[in-house]
Amino acid sequence: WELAARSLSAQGCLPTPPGRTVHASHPGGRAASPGGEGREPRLCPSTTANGGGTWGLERDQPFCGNCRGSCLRGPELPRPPRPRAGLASPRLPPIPGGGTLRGGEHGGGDEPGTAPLSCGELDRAKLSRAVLNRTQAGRPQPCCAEPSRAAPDRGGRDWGERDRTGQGGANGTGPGRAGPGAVRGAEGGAGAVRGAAGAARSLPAAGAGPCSSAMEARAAGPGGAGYNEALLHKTILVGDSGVGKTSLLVQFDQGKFIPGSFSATVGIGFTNKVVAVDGVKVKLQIWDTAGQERFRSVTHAYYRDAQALLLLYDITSKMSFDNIRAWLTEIHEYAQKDVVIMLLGNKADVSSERAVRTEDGASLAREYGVPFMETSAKTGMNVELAFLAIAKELKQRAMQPPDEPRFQIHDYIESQKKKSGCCAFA
Ligand SMILES: Nc1nc2c(ncn2[C@@H]2O[C@H](COP(=O)(O)OP(=O)(O)OP(=O)(O)O)[C@@H](O)[C@H]2O)c(=O)[nH]1
Repeated sequence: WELAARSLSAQGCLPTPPGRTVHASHPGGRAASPGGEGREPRLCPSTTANGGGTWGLERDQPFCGNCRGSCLRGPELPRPPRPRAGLASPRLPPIPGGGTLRGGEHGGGDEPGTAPLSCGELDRAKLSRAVLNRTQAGRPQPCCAEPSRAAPDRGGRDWGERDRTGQGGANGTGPGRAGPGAVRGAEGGAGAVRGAAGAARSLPAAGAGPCSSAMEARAAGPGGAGYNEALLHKTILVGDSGVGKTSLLVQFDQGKFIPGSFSATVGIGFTNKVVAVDGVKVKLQIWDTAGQERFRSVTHAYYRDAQALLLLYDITSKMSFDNIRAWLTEIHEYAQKDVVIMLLGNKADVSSERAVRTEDGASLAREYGVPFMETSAKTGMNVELAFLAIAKELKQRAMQPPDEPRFQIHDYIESQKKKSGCCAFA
């Protein structure tokens, strides 16, 4: 008993004046614990002036009748949250532009060099992201089969949703209809996304296995790495709704074209793709944006962090081509100064409905000093070339010694077009 008393005293369980003994009959005090019955109970530090408490021994262990022993054991530490199966980490996905979407808000600065999230992380994180959260667009697509094994090299897929009410073809939703200021003021970011609630479904592109890119990244080298983390580049697809941004990405990622009725992208989604450039693995994180004007303020946030931008128009839609100037104005306003821009005239396979001549596309590109080519997400024409040229340019920027001659993306594209004999369209 004496030993226990000394130990309790040392732990500060005796707030009463030294030497004062508080008995079980102390006003407000409770009876000592059964084990301490008959012993000398004393006040516990958590006892209030008009409260009371006792401590004693219970089964030879110090016991405090007031606070049930916490005064003897020290303060209760909050329990660490129990990790839930399948969740590698509670991190949220970084968004380009230096923020993390939490509950619809853009957070502070993006961590430089933040490791890409695993599919499992994305699966959870996307529930917290404003774009998807606020649309209430249905359940996120299942991702990796083994989500809990996070690896920094893992790709991921965090597709946006598709609006069932989407209109077919390029429909004049380009930025030409309202200046960027008007868009910013009127659309109201995530609020605009909320307007799409309930009218969305998952992107059908998951047919080839939802994480093929992630698997590719893992397979890219021993330990799943295989690419230099410094060579992770963010590329964004922009352009009017219906010009074929999603189709182009699906063609590049999965090598297929999904025909059928068009449903517009809601919000934004991305996929990772590791490509080999001169024997070096470069990872492209490609963001597919919604072309509809109501999502414009959401997608603006993603421009800032992009190293490359593929700007698409539809060769069968004059309006989508006319809107390119306004798109370029927006890009110059929101994107980094040295962002790599490439102009693509998509749907080149539909020559019977052509509304924009190849020369017009080329001359507009010349005017803005950006590379240009016509593509077809349907046939795959120039799709890989477009992304590879971007990857090559970005890799050269990241790795090329300053004394070596600069990589010329225009020349590269022209030479590759000639090599592949693809010039029927471009
Ligand atoms: N023939 C042909 N059709 C295409 C091509 N690319 C896309 N399409 C069709 O055009 C429609 C719109 O394509 P999407 O890829 O959904 O367009 P988007 O630019 O992603 O549209 P938003 O998500 O609204 O921004 C779909 O019906 C596609 O099948 C192409 O190269 N050739």
